[in-house]
Amino acid sequence: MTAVTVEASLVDEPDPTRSRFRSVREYLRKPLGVAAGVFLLLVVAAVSLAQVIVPYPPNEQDLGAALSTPSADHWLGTDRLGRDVLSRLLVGGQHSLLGLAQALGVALVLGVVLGLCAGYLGRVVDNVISRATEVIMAVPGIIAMLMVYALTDNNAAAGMVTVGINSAPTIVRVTRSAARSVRGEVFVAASEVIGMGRTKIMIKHILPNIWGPIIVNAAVLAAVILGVQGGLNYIGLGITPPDPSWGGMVSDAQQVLAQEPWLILPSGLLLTLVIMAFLLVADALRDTSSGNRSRPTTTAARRPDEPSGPALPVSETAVLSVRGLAVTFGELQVVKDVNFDLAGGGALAIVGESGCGKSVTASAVLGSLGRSATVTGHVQFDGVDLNHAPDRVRAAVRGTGIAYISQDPMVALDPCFTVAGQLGELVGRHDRIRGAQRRQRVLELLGQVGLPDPEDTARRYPHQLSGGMAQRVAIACALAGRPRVLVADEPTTALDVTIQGEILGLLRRLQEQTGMAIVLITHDLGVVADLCQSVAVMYAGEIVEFAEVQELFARPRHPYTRALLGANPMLAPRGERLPAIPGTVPAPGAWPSGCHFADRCSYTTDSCVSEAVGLTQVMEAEDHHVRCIRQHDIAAQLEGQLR
Ligand SMILES: Nc1ncnc2c1ncn2[C@@H]1O[C@H](COP(=O)(O)OP(=O)(O)OP(=O)(O)O)[C@@H](O)[C@H]1O
Repeated sequence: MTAVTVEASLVDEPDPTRSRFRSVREYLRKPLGVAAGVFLLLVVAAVSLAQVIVPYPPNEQDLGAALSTPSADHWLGTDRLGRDVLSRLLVGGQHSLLGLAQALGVALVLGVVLGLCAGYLGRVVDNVISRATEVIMAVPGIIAMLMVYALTDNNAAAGMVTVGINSAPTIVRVTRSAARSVRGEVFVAASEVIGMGRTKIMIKHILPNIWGPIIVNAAVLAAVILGVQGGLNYIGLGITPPDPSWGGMVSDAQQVLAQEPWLILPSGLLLTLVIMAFLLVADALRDTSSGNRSRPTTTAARRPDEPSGPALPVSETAVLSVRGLAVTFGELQVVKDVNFDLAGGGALAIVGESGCGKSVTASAVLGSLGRSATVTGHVQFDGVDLNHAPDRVRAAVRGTGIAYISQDPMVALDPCFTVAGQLGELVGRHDRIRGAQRRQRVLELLGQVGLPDPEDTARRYPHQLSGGMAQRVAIACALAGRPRVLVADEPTTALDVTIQGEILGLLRRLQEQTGMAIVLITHDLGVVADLCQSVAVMYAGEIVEFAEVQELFARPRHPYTRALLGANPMLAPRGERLPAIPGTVPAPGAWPSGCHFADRCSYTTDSCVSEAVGLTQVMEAEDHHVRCIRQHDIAAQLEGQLR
């Protein structure tokens, strides 16, 4: 299954440390990038201090000294009206850089906000924003700017805002695609599943992870905007003569090119160098931010479009009742007709080989499948059918009602934040406490999951945790909302054997202490007996047998359950060769028309493959159900053998 840890992530302090220091160190190793950055800083500093350091007022004319070349009085010479070029260059730089800041600011704010929404909020928002950006891109920029200058009496700020709007689509696209790649991250899914608001997720979890490509593109855009601005000023738009601007100074110099070619150099060269410096900075940033995350999408909580229908009768003692649950991706059905009850405070195992649909079932219960999935059926929790409930109801259940831990806790924890940050956010959200109280609860939770030094663990980042510690932290995150149900998806698979036992022991202890019910997804029937009271055996998208653990182990009715038990090293007789189940689980789309296990079953007859097989109750045991039309024959045959 895709590893999704609900009740993880969520944070309150940005990462000031390792990865950013590493990026800075990497940047400092690029001489061209460093030189360009230093040059830009010097230009900005000089331009900012222009009023203080310029030798002459920028518009002061001295016709007697017109068109002079560099001298002690005029370091960069004078223009055709005898104005000091250096003074005009520095003061003109203020106009140029202010305009750049205005245009870039507008492009970044618009681009990042819209890009985040398009990349994260779903298809409809994405379509609307994508169409809108296409429209903006289709409008010829120069015409829009000419119109704005005409309508605003050549207002420089209005022109640069227009340039910013015109440039925003570039940032929208970059942000959108980066956000799309991050929105499938498990820590984002985890935040969704606990019901964190979308705006908060975008700001706290998506944006910090996609700043790299945005900054790189902002640097490139700065160069482009400076070029455009230079062009506009060159033709007299924006900054009106006699006020200086870099583009305007190029234009002035061009008019006297034949008389004094030198004059083109200061403004032309400075504009070119500043543009080049922005491009070099972008290049260096691109190299250092190449490690920015960009992993494939996995999950995003989504409600199916299926119309709401009446739920089948559910058990009165069950905290969670699943009825007729089915999942399709496009045309491909991967899970069908899943029914089970989870008693309050009980533990249910879902077992089966890889690819049987265990994880998809769990994600469907949680409502954390991607938008490509259609989930039908009923997931009754606390009197509410979660599969048909409004988003706010589902959000309220997540974390406090149902929490989730996965097989890979590392990917569920946001790498940017410390354990204290992530857990503290959850505690604050659930208990509405702050400061020392919040910290106290964080330490209490870390202690509750058996971490020997909670203070030390709280200070660590996810990459500083071992697998077992990370899983304990993930469990602590899950416990923060005091959930009534914990879905644990193969919580020990990624851990070594000694730690596996510890984590299972911890789950058992927590279940006893807190009364929380557990759905344990596992391949391993051995751990089932240890922790669970009932068990659902899944095969090729269906539950093929459901019973109490003792009953299932004593009287397995489905040939697949028997084969699974027979192939389990913990349960097999000592000294005998372990029997393997021949063949493999058929992939969704290749299920046989009748019994899904027919191809691998030694009891198969023609009637097994002629029509779909339903789950029926085993006569002698009320809570024992099996999906096999030959269950009685098999039971009788085995009884005969035993006699
Ligand atoms: N997004 C998806 N699109 C299409 N098919 C999918 C998708 N996610 C899962 N599946 C398919 O659904 C089936 C069930 O997958 P699932 O992950 O639930 O199996 P599993 O029993 O949990 O296996 P494992 O123990 O290896 O995690 C698999 O055949 C898988 O390829």
